[in-house]
Amino acid sequence: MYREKNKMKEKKILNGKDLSKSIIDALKLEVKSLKRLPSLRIILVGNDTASQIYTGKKVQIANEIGIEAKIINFPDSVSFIELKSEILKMNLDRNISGIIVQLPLPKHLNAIEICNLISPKKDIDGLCFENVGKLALGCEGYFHKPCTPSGIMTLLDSYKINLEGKKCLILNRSNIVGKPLFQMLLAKNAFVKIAHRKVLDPEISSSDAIFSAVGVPNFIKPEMIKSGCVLIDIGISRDKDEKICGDIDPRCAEIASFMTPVPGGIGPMTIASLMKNLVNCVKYFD
Ligand SMILES: Nc1nc(=O)c2c([nH]1)NC[C@@H]1CN(c3ccc(C(=O)N[C@@H](CCC(=O)O)C(=O)O)cc3)C=[N+]21
Repeated sequence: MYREKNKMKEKKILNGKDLSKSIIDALKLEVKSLKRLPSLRIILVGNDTASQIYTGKKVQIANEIGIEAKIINFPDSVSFIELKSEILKMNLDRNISGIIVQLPLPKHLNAIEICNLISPKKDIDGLCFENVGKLALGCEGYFHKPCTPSGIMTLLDSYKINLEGKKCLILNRSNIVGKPLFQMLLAKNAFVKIAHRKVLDPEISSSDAIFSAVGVPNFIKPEMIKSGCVLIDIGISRDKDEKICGDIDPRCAEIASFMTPVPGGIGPMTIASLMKNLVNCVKYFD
């Protein structure tokens, strides 16, 4: 009986770690048959520890696949003009397939303007006007889409979780997570809502699915949610013992039908999507 119960619990925890591994393994093989090897450049401004860890991870996984990747580091004081000239140079360089600007940027730099300098074909975060517009308009054909929402959709698909007609609540309105996730869920015929700090009643308890990226450890508690709901945890923070934790209290697993863990959920799926976009640069645009 106990084992049965444990097995059921395991099945409802969506394993982003294993799925990302299998995506990365498939990419390793695919890269060998490409006419040229993709290569990645990451623009990193300042010396934020978290950003250094994330970009280091991206380089490590790219290398595992057989993709060359470099971090280009700039001091906090770098100007818009300096970044612009570096990005325009990279756009013209035939040996560079994908470019990302690690976010957040220091306050004096406008992230929207800077990301829009990247050529749409090399913009593997899907943040330039052309790629954002294509997602919003529901364009057909391949174009780059933001990696965190793409990773979420891939994980849902792999567990055959269908959200058509379901009330989906997004707790995040950023350009890199909340807004593109809204578009992708809408394209799947979900009933999508976005809440933020000015919303008095975010309707958590009546939602069929919750996508949370607020960055408050264990923000969503078991007593706040509907039985059988789907919980997607996009938050990463550290609790008072410095342990990595997400927005969703792990005890919610008792009440949810499906839930993503932190770590091992959406984080690794984000990197897998980034690598897929990078390979697609060569596949579709070379
Ligand atoms: N232009 C840009 N593109 C991004 O994609 C981007 C960004 N800026 N800025 C920061 C966020 C954050 N992000 C993560 C990626 C992977 C994990 C990840 O792999 N997490 C692991 C381990 C966490 C850990 O050990 O620290 C996990 O959740 O299992 C987390 C976070 C990408 N971001």
